Formats: sequence, C-alpha cells, structure tokens
Amino acid sequence: MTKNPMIEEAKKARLKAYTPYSKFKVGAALKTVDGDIYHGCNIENAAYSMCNCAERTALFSAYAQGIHAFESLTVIADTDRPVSPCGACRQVISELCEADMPIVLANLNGDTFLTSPKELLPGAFLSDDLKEE
Ligand SMILES: O=c1ccn([C@H]2C[C@H](O)[C@@H](CO)O2)c(=O)[nH]1
Ligand SMILES: [Zn+2]
Repeated sequence: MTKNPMIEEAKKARLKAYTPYSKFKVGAALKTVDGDIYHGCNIENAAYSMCNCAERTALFSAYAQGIHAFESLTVIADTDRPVSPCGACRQVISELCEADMPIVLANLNGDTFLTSPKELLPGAFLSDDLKEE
C-alpha cells in the first residue's frame, strides 16, 4: 500500500520529541497552503507544566516564521486509538486554524481518524467572544 506522505512526515517529527519524563513521543506535521511542512514534537521540562505538545509546537513554529495559512494537520503517537489532542491544543488549534481544516489523527498501527477544529472543540471560546457591545 502507498504511504501517506503527511503521516510519514509526522512520524519523522515524532522522532525529534524530547520526552525524558513521559517517554511518550508525539509528532505533528502541519502543511501550509503553499505546500510547505512544519514539524512539531512534544518538548518536556523538569517543571512538568511547561511541557509543550507536538500540535502546538508545529503551529507555533509556523507562526514564528510568519506563516498563518494552513491546509492540514497530521498528528501521530504510539497509541491504541489514533492519538487524541489534549484540551489545550484543541483550544489553540481552534484559534489558529480554519474551522473546517482537515486534521488527521493517527497511530503507529496504521489507524487514522479524520477530524477538524470545529469537531475537536465544538463551541470553542474565540476572539469574537471578547468583543464588547
Ligand atoms: O496529543 C497529544 C497528547 C499528548 N502530548 C504530549 C504531552 C506530554 O509531553 C506527553 C504526555 O502527555 O505527550 C502531545 O504532544 N500531544
Ligand atoms: Zn496538547
């Protein structure tokens, strides 16, 4: 079977994870509208609450290069079901990606699940909610 190139990119990103504490490696591959790919991996810290997930690393890496328009996000980990992004990432994804953008969740067994920001966090708190009357 032919390999999905974005899943292969997410696997490569996963190998860069810095996870001395959890030993749980996650990779993300974020495709821009221009076809470029930004890798993200989880980066942990001895101060555990400072750990950054793969999904946010990918989005923040792209933002740090001034890139704001994305086509898809693919996330992979060694999980039984396709990896499930945490609540913090769902919030950040909802703000930085179009509501309908394809998000592919995957695991190393070859299982995948296609979703989107609006499905991952229905009713997300967004910038419009901050507007005064
Ligand atoms: O979707 C997920 C879920 C978890 N993690 C990371 C955070 C932490 O480093 C480790 C264990 O929760 O996995 C991610 O990067 N993405
Ligand atoms: Zn997360």
